[in-house]
Amino acid sequence: MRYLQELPDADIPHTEMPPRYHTGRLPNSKAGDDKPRLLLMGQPRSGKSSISSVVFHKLPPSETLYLETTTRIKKESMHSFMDFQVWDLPGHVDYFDPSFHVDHIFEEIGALIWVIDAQDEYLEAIMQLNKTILNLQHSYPSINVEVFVHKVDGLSDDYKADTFRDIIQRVTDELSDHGYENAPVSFYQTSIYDHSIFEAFSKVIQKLIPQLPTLEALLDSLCQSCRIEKAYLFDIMSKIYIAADTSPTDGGSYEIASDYIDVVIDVSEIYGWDRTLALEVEEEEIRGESGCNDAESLITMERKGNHYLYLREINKYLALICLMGDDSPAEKKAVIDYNVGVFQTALKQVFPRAEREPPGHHHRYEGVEFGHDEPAAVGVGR
Ligand SMILES: Nc1nc2c(ncn2[C@@H]2O[C@H](COP(=O)(O)OP(=O)(O)OP(=O)(O)O)[C@@H](O)[C@H]2O)c(=O)[nH]1
Repeated sequence: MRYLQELPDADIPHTEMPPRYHTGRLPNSKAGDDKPRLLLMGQPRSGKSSISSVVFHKLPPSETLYLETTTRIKKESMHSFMDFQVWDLPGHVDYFDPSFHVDHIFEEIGALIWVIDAQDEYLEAIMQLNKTILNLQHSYPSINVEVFVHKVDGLSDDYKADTFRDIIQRVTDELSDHGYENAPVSFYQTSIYDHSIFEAFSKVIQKLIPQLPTLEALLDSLCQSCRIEKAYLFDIMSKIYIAADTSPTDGGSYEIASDYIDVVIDVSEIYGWDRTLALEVEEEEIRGESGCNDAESLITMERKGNHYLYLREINKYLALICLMGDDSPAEKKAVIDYNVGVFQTALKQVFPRAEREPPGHHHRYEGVEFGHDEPAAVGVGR
């Protein structure tokens, strides 16, 4: 952790460190099944099933018009950089009815996503949301409540901003009237017709990744050493980004990066190869040695508008996308390649796939050093 903490002897830990990487086990998780659970709740027709179909099944948004009303809890398991479950709860059930086993639903969850239809009358939805928060606050205080002010695509900019403000105000006022100040509630404006739903989901998931600060620090260092404007670490299949560097964004960069992921997915559908075969080989190897196998890597440099884009597949699930400004032209690619390699090595130490590890096998994070712009520092000539 040398460059992160500047401890003189942090390179080689004196004692064996317990594993610090994410096991998926959350503070309120009792089963310890390594699968953080996200609940989708809200009024009937607010858009819950549409959100999970678009984000996790790549359903074209216009086809959600034909989705049927959910009548039972729909559970989806996602297998990706970390395994998690998404539960879509029918909107018409009162979950705090005494006949209902609330523990069964709430005891394992990491985040509750409450969907409010911004195109509809929302007072009832806010009342239900607040009732739920107040009911949960005693038994499960560590649940993050994430409010998606949804379907904002149909609203004018002014009306959208007013509605958003009004909903935040009403929720927080009502909670503080009940003596609950500073409730852990966050708000997002979302729509399935643009990138906003993916961006909001990314932020929800990031809160469940304990190593996020380390990932951000690594990305910050990478950006600094290669003069990258913005770097994202993407989960390729879901287009969720699990971390980004901490520099302020101009809003459009997520969109550019995620469009680029679409291109990669399309191209790999045509030219890609079956990863399941590779998986078996990889698991064999993991039994014998450490770490995940290197992924097939794709490196590319392309001019798009004002930016150069750089993409590299980091492992089977994750890709790094960097947006570069004008002062980091394509000739610097060798330095960037080198540093991204360093980043990849560091990531393996911080974020191995925990469930693939043989028991008792601990990774140690031993510190990494990025190369700098001067060719001498990284041993590459011009
Ligand atoms: N304009 C717009 N419509 C949306 C959006 N998201 C969902 N919808 C529409 O909202 C309607 C209801 O969506 P569902 O996903 O079935 O709603 P639900 O919350 O799962 O409903 P229940 O299953 O009854 O609880 C569908 O016709 C969707 O096409 C959005 O972002 N914008």
